[in-house]
Formats: sequence, structure tokens, C-alpha cells
Amino acid sequence: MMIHNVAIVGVGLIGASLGLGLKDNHKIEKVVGIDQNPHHLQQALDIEAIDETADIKKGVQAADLVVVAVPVGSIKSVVDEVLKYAKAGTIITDVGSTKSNLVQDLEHKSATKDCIYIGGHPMTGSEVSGPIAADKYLFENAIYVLTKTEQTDQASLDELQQLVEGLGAQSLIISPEHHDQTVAVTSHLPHLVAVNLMKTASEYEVDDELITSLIAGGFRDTTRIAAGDPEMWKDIFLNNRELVLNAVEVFEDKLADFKEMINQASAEELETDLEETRQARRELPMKKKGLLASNFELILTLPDEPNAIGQAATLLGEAGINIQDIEVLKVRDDGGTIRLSFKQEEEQEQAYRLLKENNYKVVKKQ
Ligand SMILES: NC(=O)C1=CN([C@@H]2O[C@H](COP(=O)(O)OP(=O)(O)OC[C@H]3O[C@@H](n4cnc5c(N)ncnc54)[C@H](O)[C@@H]3O)[C@@H](O)[C@H]2O)C=CC1
Ligand SMILES: O=C(O)C(=O)Cc1ccc(O)cc1
Repeated sequence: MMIHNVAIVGVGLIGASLGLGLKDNHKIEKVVGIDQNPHHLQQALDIEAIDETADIKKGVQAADLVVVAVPVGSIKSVVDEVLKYAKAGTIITDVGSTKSNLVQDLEHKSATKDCIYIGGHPMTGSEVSGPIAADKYLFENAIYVLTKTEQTDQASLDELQQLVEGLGAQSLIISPEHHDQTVAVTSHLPHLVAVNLMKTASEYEVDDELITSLIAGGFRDTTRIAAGDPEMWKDIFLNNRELVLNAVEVFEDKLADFKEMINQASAEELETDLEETRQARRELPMKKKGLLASNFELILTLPDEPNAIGQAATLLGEAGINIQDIEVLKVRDDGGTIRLSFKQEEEQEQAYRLLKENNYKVVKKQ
């Protein structure tokens, strides 16, 4: 079935971003928003992430595709509701951060109503929730997981794959189990570590008010995600319980080994361990929004002046050089460091020369 009408249940960060991204898809005629929070519906309308709002019955009846973008713990009950009203052949997908639990239940249930459920998970987002944080380009260059099982209808999977690639994402089709195993380590464990790092600092802060003043970039970088939505993360931990607990055990072993090296004052061992880890970190493909390599990069240091980024970007833009991605690496009182990515090596070279000629502090990233 061709997808022309989309209903999004849950027009928060991910749902509203999807709505905005779908605006550029000429095959989509209408995006309807459904949400239990009327303020979110109004905001989604205001930013034109959705064309109209509806209740679940009306919204779903006309849809060829229903995207469920609510917290993981509410996805099953929302899909149950969707299945009451969806017409035969409707594709139902979700964006939840865990998959096995959902796919096991919803694939079969949907099939009994002649609907097709395919699990989804865009590997991109932020620690800020709600449609207010929605971003049209959120999915660009991000990995978007779609799950495949023995029951998956290939034509519907193809259709959905085309749709997510139309958002600029790169689809990755894997089993729900493989997905959950991987994200337990790459997403859920880091969140747990960030939360507990934050809690450790808060505990010290009780007796030492300097704690919050002596925070450097490293602490900010490693705890940013601890500001994520508690309801969402509670659901993620509980839905991927076993695999998260396994990952925590492996992490605890690493901590115990590390503690032991410090305790024994094993300088050489510590240095070797740190060197090996540094190497492994450096070998991570420099990724943007997920697992994609971004190939040709410049590191640019800018002064703390109004429109400093704008001026540099304009200089490149006027020379016809397209910046594929910008990332703020460091913010200091006197300025900051940003990473610019380019698709082509020639663009990187051209940008490098132009910035140098204009007295910018710029280095090529190896
Ligand atoms: N925040 C992130 O970075 C990412 C989140 N996800 C997943 O996406 C899903 C949505 O997350 P966000 O967009 O960040 O959350 P959000 O809190 O921004 O949006 C969720 C929306 O769902 C609505 N909602 C909740 N329960 C509902 C129900 N029963 N019926 C109708 N509407 C309901 C809320 O009012 C809200 O507007 C979650 O399953 C999360 O695990 C996936 C990738 C990244
Ligand atoms: O903010 C970030 O860096 C994230 O990693 C956001 C995120 C949160 C949950 C997911 O399932 C996927 C991505």
C-alpha cells in the first residue's frame, strides 16, 4: 500500500520532528496528530508539524501509516487502541527505544486485525522533550532501525524503509533481539552511568559548594543525557531489564579492575590500559547522530563574538562550500571550538584554505 495519510500518536520531540520531516515528502497528503496533552497538540499545529489534530478513532481510520511516538511503557496500550480503528493493510510502527518486548506482542496482534506492525527506532534525539524541541532535520544522517522477523511483510518494510530514508536517515534492518542487545551497551548503559555520575557529584556537593564551580567540559559531556525525561528512561530500563543488567555487570567488572589498578598503584598497567582505551576511542568512526561516519572535517576555534559562527558559515556559503554538519565541541568564556564536516575532500581542502586566508584558527581533523 502506498503511504499518503499518516497519523502520529504522541507529538513530542520525536513525533513532531517526524511530522516536520514528512513535510518534504510529496507523497504524503496529510499528517494528523493525536496526543493526550492538548498543549502539545497546539504546539505541534503551531510549528506545522501536523496538519490537523484528531481523536484516536478519527485520526487512525483514515491513516495508511500510524506512527506511535509515546513512552515505551505506553506503546502496547496505544497500539491496542489503534487496532480497534485502523483499516486493513494499515502499517503501524513505533519509535520506542526498546524493541523485543513490543515486537513479540504487537506483530501478532496486528496481523490478527490485518494490519502490519514493524518496530522502529531512530538513533537520534536529545535530552529535551516535547514538540518545543522538535527539529525538522533530526533524522538527517541518523541511523533509523527497523526490525525484521520471520513474520515481517517485505513490501511494508520496503515502504517504511523508503519513508525513513526520505527523512535523510540511513535505515538499518535488524532483529529486535539484536537491537536490544546493542542499545543496552551503546545507549542504556551510558544513560545509567551519566545518571550515577551526576548523583555522585550531587552527593559531594552537600559538603562542598565548589563542586558545581569546578565542573569542566568532561563532566558536562558525560552527564548531558542525565537530563533526559525520567518517564521515558524508567520505561527503557524496565523494558530492557535483563540486557541492561548484563551490561552493568560487565561495566562493574571494568570498574573493579580499574579500582584495583589504582589501589595497587600499578602505574604501568594503568597507563597501558588508558592507552589501549584511548586508541579504541580514536578508532571509533567519527560519528554523527548515530553510527554514520562523517569523513572530512575541520576543527575551528572561534572568538566569543556575536555571530562568530554565522560569519564563518557565510564565508564558506558564499564560496559555494556546503557544510554537512556542525558540532559544538567546546564552549569557553572566550569562545569555542566547533567541528565542521564536509561530504567531499575537495570541500574540506577549499574550506581549510579559505578560513586560513581569513585568519581563522583552523586545523584539519585526521
Ligand atoms: N528522546 C529521545 O531522544 C528519543 C526517544 N525515543 C523514543 O521515542 C518515544 C517518544 O519520546 P519523546 O518524543 O522523546 O517523548 P516526548 O515526551 O517528547 O513525547 C511523547 C508524547 O507522547 C504523548 N503521550 C504519552 N502517552 C500518551 C498516550 N497514552 N496517548 C497519547 N499520547 C501520549 C505525550 O503527551 C507527549 O506529547 C519514546 O518511546 C522514546 O523511548 C527514541 C529515540 C530518541
Ligand atoms: O541525546 C542523545 O545524545 C541521545 O542519545 C538521545 C537518544 C535517547 C534515546 C534513544 O533511544 C536514542 C537517542
